[in-house]
Amino acid sequence: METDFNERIIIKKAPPLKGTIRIHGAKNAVLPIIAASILGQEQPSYIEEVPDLEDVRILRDALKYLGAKLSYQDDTLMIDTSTLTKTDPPKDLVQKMRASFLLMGSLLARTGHVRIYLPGGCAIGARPIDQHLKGFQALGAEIIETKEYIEASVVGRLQAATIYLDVPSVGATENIMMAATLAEGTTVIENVAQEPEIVDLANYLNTMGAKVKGAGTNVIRIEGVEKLTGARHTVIPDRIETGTYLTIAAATGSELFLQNAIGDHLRAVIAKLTEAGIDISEEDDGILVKACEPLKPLQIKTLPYPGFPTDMQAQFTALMAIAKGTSYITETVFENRYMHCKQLQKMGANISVEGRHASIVGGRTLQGTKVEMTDLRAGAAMIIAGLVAEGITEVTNLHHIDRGYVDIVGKLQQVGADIYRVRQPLEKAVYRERIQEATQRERRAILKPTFA
Ligand SMILES: CC(=O)N[C@H]1[C@@H](OP(=O)(O)OP(=O)(O)OC[C@H]2O[C@@H](n3ccc(=O)[nH]c3=O)[C@H](O)[C@@H]2O)O[C@H](CO)[C@@H](O)[C@@H]1O
Ligand SMILES: C=C(OP(=O)(O)O)C(=O)O
Repeated sequence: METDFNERIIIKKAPPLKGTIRIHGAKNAVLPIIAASILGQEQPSYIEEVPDLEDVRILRDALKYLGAKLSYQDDTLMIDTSTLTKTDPPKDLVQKMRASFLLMGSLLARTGHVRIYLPGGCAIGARPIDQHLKGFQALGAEIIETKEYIEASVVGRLQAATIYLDVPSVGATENIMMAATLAEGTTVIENVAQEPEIVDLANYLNTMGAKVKGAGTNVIRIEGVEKLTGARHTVIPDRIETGTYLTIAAATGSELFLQNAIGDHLRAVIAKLTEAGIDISEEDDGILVKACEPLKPLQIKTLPYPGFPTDMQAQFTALMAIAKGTSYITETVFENRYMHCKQLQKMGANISVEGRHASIVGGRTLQGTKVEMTDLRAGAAMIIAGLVAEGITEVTNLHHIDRGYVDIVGKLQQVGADIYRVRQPLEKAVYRERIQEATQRERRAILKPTFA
């Protein structure tokens, strides 16, 4: 179901939340995996734990257009790419999201040709694609670049090369890794990204018959093979969804169990929350977070993995707005990732941004008002702020949050939050009435926590 642009999320200050939230499969792992399925010439792939997200639907539609057969049931996506007929993903789909560009490596390697429009997505920075193109050229592709699209072709197979990435780009690492699986010879990619999503992609590729070694370190070696086939794979849990709920628990003084969450993928985030005074324990099947201490201020610098993830910066900005004392954030990955600060300021947060640096004088009481989601993680920050603000917060531009969180409103309702998704803007008095009614109804429905 597509986002309705008239929809709003209405949030009332949350009581301490309690219960279990199930973490879905990772958006940033499943998108490259769906793109990689194109490499399988025979047998369908069965991808398990596929989240029902807008970005996933867009990529599924792109694959359908290219001639693949897909079906989706109970979080398992079947993709049969043996029937592929086209190599030019449609402009409107590609321009809706960044990860669509990951179709380039797999289409080029599988068919010897691709024509792809420049990708869209969140406006968090210029997001060049020079490292992707450098990699494809090194593998022997002829590249034509226009203002609108890129066309790449190769006669016969791609040829292995040694490629040094100037920045450890997640997307470039994935795109080049996919292309190199079918190249002739052994490709070495140096200074690669080391995110868990890279390891998940390498595991899927290896199950398809590829020979990828070193994923998770800063050098990846790929011995090219002649053919890959579809495979079964389970996507890793979403570490950013997990981090977001950890932050929500910290902000609202809550006790939550995040089922499926993997602490090892979140070392930097857990370290910072612990430093802020939050109690986090890692269990076999998830993470238990208990927040009761007053929050301490933090210093955060976003970095490529295993550093603090840029995708958690906005949520922590909201958290630091209520921690007593002054916090400092340096955003080193994307040059335009402070758009949420203006929205938080509207709610009374004391934040100053200068270039890559933000300082947050915390301890203010936030006030609910009308704010918008300016990008995906900014959307999560608005929800966090709304859950701690006095009064009612109304959030618009929900298409951003639908890209990356499965039913965030429903999951929060289940643990006791007063949060609703409504279609039309409502008069203030009507909001109050409806929220009051819904609060009583929802309170009766709060799930019993599954831990003592
Ligand atoms: C779908 C997906 O997985 N998205 C994630 C991925 O995005 P994405 O793969 O787009 O991010 P990159 O790792 O490529 O970008 C990191 C930095 O490298 C720069 N760069 C990148 C490519 C290039 O050719 N040249 C270049 O200069 C970018 O402008 C940015 O400053 O990693 C980001 C960084 O962790 C996350 O925020 C995104 O959630
Ligand atoms: C920036 C993000 O995603 P994308 O790269 O898909 O825009 C994100 O997940 O926070």
